[in-house]
Amino acid sequence: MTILDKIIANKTKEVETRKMQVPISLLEKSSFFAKATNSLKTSLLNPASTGIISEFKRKSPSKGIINANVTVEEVTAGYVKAGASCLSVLTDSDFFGGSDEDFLKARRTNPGIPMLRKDFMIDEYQIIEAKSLGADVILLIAANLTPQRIQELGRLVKELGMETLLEVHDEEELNRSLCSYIDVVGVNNRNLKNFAEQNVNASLELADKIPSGIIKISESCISQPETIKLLKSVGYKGFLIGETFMKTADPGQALKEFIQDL
Ligand SMILES: O=C(O)c1ccccc1NCC(=O)[C@H](O)[C@H](O)COP(=O)(O)O
Repeated sequence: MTILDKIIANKTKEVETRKMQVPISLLEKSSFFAKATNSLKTSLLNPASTGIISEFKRKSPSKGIINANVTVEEVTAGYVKAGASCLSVLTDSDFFGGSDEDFLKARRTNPGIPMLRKDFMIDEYQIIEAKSLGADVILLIAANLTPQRIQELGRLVKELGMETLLEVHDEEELNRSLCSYIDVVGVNNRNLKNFAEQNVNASLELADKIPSGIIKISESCISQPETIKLLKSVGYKGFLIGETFMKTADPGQALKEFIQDL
């Protein structure tokens, strides 16, 4: 069983429990259903955008504890002040130490920036839940979803006014998963089944395989500004970075210094 299999098995149980605890009718009472979302696509297409999608990430299956000494409010406010184009906040608790409360705190602290609810989405319930938390962008991971589920979940994301980031790791996942509901394609450099890579080769290999009209993001294993320059040169507009900033005492300051070298 891979780590991704374990995460998905755990998530399946978690979602069934949540459905019994909080009905959809209650989620739909959230004021966020009446609010406009912040577009990731618009943010990344802005010529002044840094393209950095900064992640709040306390721990991970591959690295263990990354930072247990910071608050989500201070980190995300620091990211925005430093020039992030989007925030990513993990809401999975068991494997990443995140929570819906983290997401809500980040949302209330930073109302005007696109926010990705970073979790393992398998069910319509989670999409509605994300909307109720004020999310703008939903992650759909090709490695754990059939093409049909990607279409079904992507359709709901669109109906609720949010955007879908499709995450792939190789050409096969890309070809089988792309559909009209995808707004942005992210190439995850980290192989979620074995954590083998510590480089951005997956992004470099897939750069010219992703249709030219689709905005491309490179995700994970980015630690140097020079890597961003390389990825930009092959067409990437967005860069999802967690650990590099989160492992420092002041992640916002770390982003500020990183951007100075871009
Ligand atoms: O980060 C992990 O160890 C991990 C393990 C299993 C599934 C997903 C995982 N990470 C999710 C992510 O997408 C990353 O948090 C994100 O791309 C940022 O990566 P990094 O900059 O390398 O922290």
